[in-house]
Amino acid sequence: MTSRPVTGPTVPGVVTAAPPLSFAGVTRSFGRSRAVDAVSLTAGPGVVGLLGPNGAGKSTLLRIAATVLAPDRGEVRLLGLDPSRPDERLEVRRRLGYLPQAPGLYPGFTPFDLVDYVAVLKEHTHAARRREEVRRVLVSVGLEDDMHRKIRRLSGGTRQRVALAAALLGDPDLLVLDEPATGLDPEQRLRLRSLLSQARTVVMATHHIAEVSSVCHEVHVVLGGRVHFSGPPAGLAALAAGRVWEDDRPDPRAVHSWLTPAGTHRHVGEPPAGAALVAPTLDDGYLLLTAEARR
Ligand SMILES: Nc1ncnc2c1ncn2[C@@H]1O[C@H](COP(=O)(O)OP(=O)(O)OP(=O)(O)O)[C@@H](O)[C@H]1O
Repeated sequence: MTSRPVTGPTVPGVVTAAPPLSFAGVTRSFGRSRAVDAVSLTAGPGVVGLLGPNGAGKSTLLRIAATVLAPDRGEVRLLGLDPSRPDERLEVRRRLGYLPQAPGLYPGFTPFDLVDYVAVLKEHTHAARRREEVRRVLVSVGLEDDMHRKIRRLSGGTRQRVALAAALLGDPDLLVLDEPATGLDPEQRLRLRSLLSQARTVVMATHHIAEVSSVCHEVHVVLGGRVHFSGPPAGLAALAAGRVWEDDRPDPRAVHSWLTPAGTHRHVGEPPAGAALVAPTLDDGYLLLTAEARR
C-alpha cells in the first residue's frame, strides 16, 4: 500500500509534516456535563487506541474527530486541515472514514445498496468504478456471500461489518472507528486486525484490551473526559511493574483482586512484603490507572 504524505500549512521552502489528527485543549459539554475536558492528543500514521470506562468521553472525542460534532473550545486539525472552516471540513470528510458506535443501517437495503449509497454521498461519481470499490470493501470484510441479502436478515456481527465496509470506502487517509470489534466472531476479529494494519491512520475506541495490544502502537486512556495516559501499550503495562502479585486467597489491601482461570488470585496495588510479584500485563496497567484515578 502506498502512503500519501500528510502536510500542514507550508512556509515557502519548508514542508511541515502535520500529524493526521491533532487536538489541543479540546472541550465539549452537554448541558452542564463536561464530556471532554481540555484534551490534547495527536495521532500519527498507524493505529491509535482509546481505552476508558463507559461514559469516559471516547465516543465524543471520536465524533469530534469525524467532524460530526464541533468542540466548544480548543483546536482540532485533521489531515492538516481546520474542520471549523466549511471548505476544509468538506475536504476532510472526503478523506475520512467513520464507523459510529451505533451505525444506522436501512434494514430494507442490501449491504451492496447501502455501501453504494454511502459511496454516492462520498462523491464516487464514476458508476462502474464506484461499484467496483463497493464490491472491494464488502469483500474485504468478508461479505462476498451476503452483499445482496436484505440487512434486516443479517446477524448483528454481519451488520457491523457492513458499517465497517462503508467506513473503508476509498481507502481513507483517516479512519475513525468506534468499537469496531463489537459483535465480531474470532475469525472476523482477526480479519479486522489485518485490515487495520493496512490502513493509513486509525483512531479507534475499544473495550478489548487484546485489540490494543495486537494492533495499536499508541494508546490513550480516557477517564472522566480527560486523558490520563498516552504512550505505547507496553508503557501502560509498565505502570503496574512491581505492583502485581498472585497468591491463593483474596487480598483486601489490593486496589483490585480477581480469581484467574488457573485458580490463583491476582492482585494489583501496593504489594505486601514478601508478595510473589508477577510480570504486569496491559490489563493490570489499565486497572491500576483507572482505580487510582477514581480515588
Ligand atoms: N448527545 C449527548 N447528550 C447528552 N449527553 C451526552 C451526549 N453524548 C454523550 N453524552 C454524555 O457524555 C459523556 C461521555 O459519553 P461518551 O459516549 O463520549 O462516552 P464513551 O467513553 O464513549 O462511553 P462508552 O464506553 O459507554 O461508549 C457521558 O456522560 C454521556 O452521558
